[in-house]
Amino acid sequence: MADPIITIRGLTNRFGKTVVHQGLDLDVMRGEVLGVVGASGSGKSVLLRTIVGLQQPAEGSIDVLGTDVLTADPANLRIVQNRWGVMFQGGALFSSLTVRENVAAPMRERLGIDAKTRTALADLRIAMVGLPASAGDLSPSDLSGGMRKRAGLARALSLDPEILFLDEPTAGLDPIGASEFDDLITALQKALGLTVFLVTHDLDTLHATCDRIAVLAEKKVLVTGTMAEMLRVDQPWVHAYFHGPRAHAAQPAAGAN
Ligand SMILES: Nc1ncnc2c1ncn2[C@@H]1O[C@H](COP(=O)(O)OP(=O)(O)OP(=O)(O)O)[C@@H](O)[C@H]1O
Repeated sequence: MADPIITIRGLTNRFGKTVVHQGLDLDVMRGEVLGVVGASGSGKSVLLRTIVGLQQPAEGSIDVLGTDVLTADPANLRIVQNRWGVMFQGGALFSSLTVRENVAAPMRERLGIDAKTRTALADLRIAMVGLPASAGDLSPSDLSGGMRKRAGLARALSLDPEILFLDEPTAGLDPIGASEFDDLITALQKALGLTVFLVTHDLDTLHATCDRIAVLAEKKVLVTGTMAEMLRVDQPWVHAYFHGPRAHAAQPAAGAN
């Protein structure tokens, strides 16, 4: 696990006078599930969006899979972009396309894969995330919230990525659905050897899926470590988060890890 797959150095993000990140450093190791936590507004989503190129930072460097994604030429950037998948909150599916078409869309747009192969590969992804085969013909609006999340995950897996970015994957799911989704992420991560960058508020998800946790506070990654290490961090927000009433509710799972 000593091999960084993402290396971020000196990252600064600003919106007008609001400084979200200042001199942020972070390494994500190959094959790990890294949970990114922090108070609301601490910049978790902005960090994810910056890594995948949806947000241009003011300063800093971001190396993903050996490519500096902030300075790479468009051809090289496309190659590295094809090696990751992103699942946004709510799934971010195209409402005018079926689930199968949504999952196949990156294959058409990015790799020019023919229609028959796209269909076969999309159906495979749909099965991998535990959706019934019949879901492929449905519109995203016909799906329950949990199924829509799975469809969003299937699309993130469209190009058989090495890195999976997940933005609050269990938000809005009931506890059983959330726990099933945690299990799915863990199973897929192991089966596919994925590196997972997971933004979450969900303490159960942190316990169930994450090898390491990175805490965003004070405009940077304040601390990284295992759940056991987080429990020993003597910083007010980190202590309150990992020792608060909700943390205690999630605690038995920690004991099992
Ligand atoms: N496009 C934007 N324009 C201006 N400000 C923005 C923009 N995107 C994010 N921000 C600001 O950046 C800060 C960090 O936002 P971000 O969504 O990353 O927080 P977060 O940690 O993911 O929060 P939450 O846990 O509530 O989702 C917030 O103050 C937000 O208002």
